[in-house]
Amino acid sequence: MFSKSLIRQFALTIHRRQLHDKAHPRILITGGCGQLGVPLAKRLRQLYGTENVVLSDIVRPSDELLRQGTYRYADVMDVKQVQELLVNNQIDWLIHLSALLSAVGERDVPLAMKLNIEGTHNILELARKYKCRLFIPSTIGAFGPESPRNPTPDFCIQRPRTIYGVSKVHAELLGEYFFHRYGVDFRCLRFPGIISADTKPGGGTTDYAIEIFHEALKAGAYKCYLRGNTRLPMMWIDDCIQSIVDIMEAPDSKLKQRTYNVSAMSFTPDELTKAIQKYKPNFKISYQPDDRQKIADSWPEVFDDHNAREHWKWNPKVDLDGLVQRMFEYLEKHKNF
Ligand SMILES: NC(=O)C1=CN([C@@H]2O[C@H](COP(=O)(O)OP(=O)(O)OC[C@H]3O[C@@H](n4cnc5c(N)ncnc54)[C@H](O)[C@@H]3O)[C@@H](O)[C@H]2O)C=CC1
Ligand SMILES: CC(=O)[C@H](N)C(=O)O
Repeated sequence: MFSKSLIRQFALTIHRRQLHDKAHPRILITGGCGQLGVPLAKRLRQLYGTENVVLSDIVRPSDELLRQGTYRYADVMDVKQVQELLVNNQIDWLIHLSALLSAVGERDVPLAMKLNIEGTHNILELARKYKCRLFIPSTIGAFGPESPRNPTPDFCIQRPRTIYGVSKVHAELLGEYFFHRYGVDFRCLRFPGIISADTKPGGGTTDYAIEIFHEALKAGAYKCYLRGNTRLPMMWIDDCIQSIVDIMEAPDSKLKQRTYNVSAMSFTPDELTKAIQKYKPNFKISYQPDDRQKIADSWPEVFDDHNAREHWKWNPKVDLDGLVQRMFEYLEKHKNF
C-alpha cells in the first residue's frame, strides 16, 4: 500500500496543480538541453502541465527528451526565433539558461561575450516587450578576488576575473535596471556549483565534483584539477530546481531584492573524498591543479544566503552525505558512468 507521506506528497502536487491551472503560467526555457534545463523542464511540466512548458536550445534533443514535451530550436542570438516562440506560445515566464560556463568561456572569450552578453540583451528586450516574468541564473562566479570569500554576502564588491563572471554581473545589473526602469519582473538567483547524476555538466570550474563520482565507479581513482583544500559552495540539483520554482512563484511582496545568493553546502575535494570513501573505501584521489585553480581561488568559499532564507523561505534539503548517497544510488542503478 501507499505510505502516508506518499499520499500527502500526491495531495500536495494536485493542490499546486489546481492553484496554477488558474494562473496558467506558460513557460519558455532557453538553453534547455543542458544540465539545469532538462530536470527543470521535467519539474515545471509536473507542476503546470506538459503543454505549458516549451523547451528550446540549439542542439538536437534526445528521443527521451522529445517524448517529455514540446521542443523547439531557438538560437538566442537570433531575436526573431525567440520572439516567434514567445508570441506563438503566449509565454508568461521566460527562463533564460543559455550561457557558456566559466572554464569553456575562458577558452572562447568572443563566443562567451556574444552568447552571455548579447544573448542576454535579446532576452531582456523580449521580456520587456512581451511583459514576461524573467528568470536568469547568476553564479558564485559573479564574485572575484576582492569580494569577501567566507562568507560572501548578497551585496559586496564584485570584480570577477572571468568573462563568465563579468557577463553574469552584467546580467544581474541590467536585469535590475530593466526592473526599475521598465517594470520587467526580473528574478535572479546566484547558484553555487550544481551537482547532478543524470545530466552532464557544461564545462565549469565546479565540474570536478561530478566527474569524481563517475571515475570512482569506473576507475576507483580520480585526478583532480583543483587542490585538495579548495573550498567551494555546492548544491544538489533537486534543491536548485526547487529554488527556481520558489523564486518564480514568490509573490512580489516577498522579494526585497531581485538578485539573491542561494546555497546549500560548501566542501573541498579532500572532504568530498572522505565522504566518497564511506561508500568506496579504496577510492584514491590525486591532485594536478590546472588553470581552473586560479578561477576557483577567486570565488566564494562559503555563500551567505540568509536573505533568501528570510524573505521567501529558501530551505535546501540535501547536505554532503545526502548528495553522495544520491549520486551513487543513481549511477549504480543506471550504470551511467
Ligand atoms: N551548472 C551549474 O553549476 C551552474 C549553472 N548556472 C547557470 O545556469 C544556466 C544553465 O547552466 P547549465 O545547464 O549548467 O549549462 P549547460 O552548459 O549545461 O547548458 C547550456 C545550454 O545552452 C545552450 N546554448 C548554447 N548556445 C546557445 C544559443 N546560441 N542559443 C540557445 N541555447 C544555446 C547549450 O546548447 C546548452 O544546452 C547558465 O546560465 C549557467 O550560468 C549558474 C551557476 C551554476
Ligand atoms: C558555479 C558555476 O557557475 C559553474 N558550475 C561553473 O563552474 O562555471
